[in-house]
Amino acid sequence: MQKTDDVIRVAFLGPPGTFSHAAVDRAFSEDGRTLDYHSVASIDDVFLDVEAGQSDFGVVPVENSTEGAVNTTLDCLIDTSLSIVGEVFIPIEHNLLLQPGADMVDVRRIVSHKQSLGQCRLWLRSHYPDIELLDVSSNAEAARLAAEDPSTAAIAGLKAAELYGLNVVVAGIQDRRNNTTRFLTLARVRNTQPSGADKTSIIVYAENKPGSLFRLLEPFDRFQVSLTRLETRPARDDMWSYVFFIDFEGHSDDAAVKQVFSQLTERVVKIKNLGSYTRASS
Ligand SMILES: O=C(O)C(=O)C[C@]1(C(=O)O)C=C[C@@H](O)C=C1
Repeated sequence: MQKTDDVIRVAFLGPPGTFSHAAVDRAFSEDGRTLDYHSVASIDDVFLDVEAGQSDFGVVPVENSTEGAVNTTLDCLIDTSLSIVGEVFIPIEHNLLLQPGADMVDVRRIVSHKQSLGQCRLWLRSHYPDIELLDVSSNAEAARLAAEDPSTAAIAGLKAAELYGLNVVVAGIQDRRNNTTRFLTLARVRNTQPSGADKTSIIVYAENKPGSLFRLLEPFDRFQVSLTRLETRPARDDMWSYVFFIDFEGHSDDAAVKQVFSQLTERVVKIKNLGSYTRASS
């Protein structure tokens, strides 16, 4: 597609038909510019593609209401130079999919993204306790594989069933009815304009000593800034040290948020500001 100002290129975990693909549509539904979809093979590749300037934006899953954090995304956020410029919530409904004419009694394996297998764990254990489960790069990739092999069933969304010509054998097999994934939009340029209903994401590197988590959370209480999420990941360069992913309400230009930042700077080893963006409703 020709590159003009009215066309934006957006990278996402492909192939077409993933929930990430649906998240791109939702994230840019009011943008007005034409989307040039750029499907890539992994979440790491979404980051690389935008960092290299191949795409203007990237959309990645970051947390799921059933399975929790998407660790690959958190690890990429530690290293990236990109900023978070938006978020969207997508309801995730999983289906068991099979080639038309194929029979479930002949199925030898069920394939999907490991997040999706996790979101259907109880259903799989009660319906197919002995079947081979194989995790692949995305659930649209799982649908593509099932379309090539009658002994493979896929777990994926309706869009993937439609795109790869599969039948829905069982619908709605996720363990929790309100299964929802939160996706982030990434860009090379930071959002600077507060919308009035914003969220900010930071990564904090704290010292591994008594009271350090208390000390880093105390300013949020003092300046009445509401946390929406706190997640921990191992710091890769120091065994048994941790980094904290903190999301909170407000924009980094807000007075209360500035006060939190100035307190935190004195209390922690390092803060990485990932960006402020308009809060989405779940
Ligand atoms: O495989 C997909 O459809 C994806 O977009 C990946 C992904 C994820 O990594 O969380 C996205 C949403 C669902 O939670 C399951 C899988």
